Amino acid sequence: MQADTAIAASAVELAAAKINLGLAVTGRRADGYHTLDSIAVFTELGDRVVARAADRDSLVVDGPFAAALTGGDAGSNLMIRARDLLRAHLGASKAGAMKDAPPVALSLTKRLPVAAGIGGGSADAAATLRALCRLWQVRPPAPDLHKMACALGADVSVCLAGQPARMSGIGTELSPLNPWPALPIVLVNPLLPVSTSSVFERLVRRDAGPLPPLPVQRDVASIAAWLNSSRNDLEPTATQLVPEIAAGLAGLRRNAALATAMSGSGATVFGLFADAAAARDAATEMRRERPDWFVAATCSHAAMPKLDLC
Ligand SMILES: C[C@@](CO)(OP(=O)(O)O)[C@H](O)COP(=O)(O)OP(=O)(O)OC[C@H]1O[C@@H](n2ccc(N)nc2=O)[C@H](O)[C@@H]1O
Ligand SMILES: Nc1ncnc2c1ncn2[C@@H]1O[C@H](COP(=O)(O)OP(=O)(O)O)[C@@H](O)[C@H]1O
Repeated sequence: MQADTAIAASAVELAAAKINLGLAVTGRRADGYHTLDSIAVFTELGDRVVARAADRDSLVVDGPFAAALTGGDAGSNLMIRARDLLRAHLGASKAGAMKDAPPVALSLTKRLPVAAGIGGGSADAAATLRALCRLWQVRPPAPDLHKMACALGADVSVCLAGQPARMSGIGTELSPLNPWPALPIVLVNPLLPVSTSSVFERLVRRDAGPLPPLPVQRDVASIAAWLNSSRNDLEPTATQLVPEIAAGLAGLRRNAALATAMSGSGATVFGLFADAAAARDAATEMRRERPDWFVAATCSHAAMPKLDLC
C-alpha cells in the first residue's frame, strides 16, 4: 500500500448501474450462496458519490430515490460500511499504514431505483471505495480491495471493476470481456422493490447449465441475437413476485427493442436497441404509456482498451 501525505479536497465518482445481460444459476454452495454464470455491463446512468475532507464523518442522501433508503436515514447505507472497512484496512495494514484515515463527508445522489436488480447499493459501495482511495491518496493492493469488495456483497467486486465482465463463482470471480461494444439500452422498472434474497430463496431449479457461448463477433446485432438465445434464471421467480416484469418486457418489445431481458433479481428489465435514437424514442413512448414507472434511455460502456479487473 502507498499513502501520500497530501489529502485531496474532494473526489467524485459515478456509481454506474450494473446490467446482467444474462444470468444462469449453476449451483448452490453449502453456505446458501448460489454460483452464477453472468455477463455484466455498466451504464452511463448511475448514482453520484462525492467524498469531501471534513471535520467529522457524515453521509447525506438526496436525489429522486433518496426516500427509498429507509426514509433517507443514512445509518444502514452500504457506503458507511465501505468507508469503515477501508478505514479499518488502512489502520491495520503494515506498509505505509494510514493509522487514522481522516473524517469524510460523503454524499449520495440516488438516481437509481432501490432493490431493483441493477446493483445500486453495490455500485454505491464500490464508488465509495474508489472515491476514498482518491481522497486519502492511498492505493491498497488489488487483492485487498477485492477482499473488501467481497466482504460488502457478492456484486461489489464487479461494480468496483465497472467494466464489461463475465461473473462466475458467487459473482465475485471476474473475467474481462474485451472487445465489447457500447450498447444503446432502455431501463424500465415498475418501481416495485424486489429483495434479492427472497428471489434466491424461492428458486425451484438451482443447477441450470451455463449461458450459451458468447458470439465471436461483438456488435449490437450479434449481441442482440445472443440475448435472444440467453436467459436469466431468476426471472420466472421474480415475475411471480412482481408480475409487472412481464409487462415491462412486452412494452420494450412493442417499442422496437432488438432483444429484452431482466437484470439481476429484478424488477428492472432492459431493451437493447439498434441505436441511441431508437432507444430514446422507445423511452419516450414507454414513459407516455407508464408515467408511474422508471424509464431511462442510456448506453452501456464499451470495454476499455486495457482492462484491469481486480
Ligand atoms: C443477483 C445479483 C446478480 O448480479 O444482482 P442484484 O439483483 O442484487 O442486483 C447479485 O448476485 C446479488 O449480489 P448482492 O446484492 O451483492 O448480494 P449479497 O448482498 O451478497 O447477498 C444478498 C442475498 O442474495 C443471495 N445471494 C446473492 C448472491 C449469490 N451469488 N447467491 C445468493 O444466494 C443470498 O441469499 C444473500 O443473502
Ligand atoms: N446506497 C444504497 N443504495 C441502495 N440500496 C442500499 C444502499 N445501501 C444499502 N442498501 C440496501 O440494499 C438493498 C438492496 O438494494 P440495491 O443494491 O439497490 O438492489 P439490488 O441488490 O437488487 O441491486 C436495499 O434494500 C437497501 O436497503
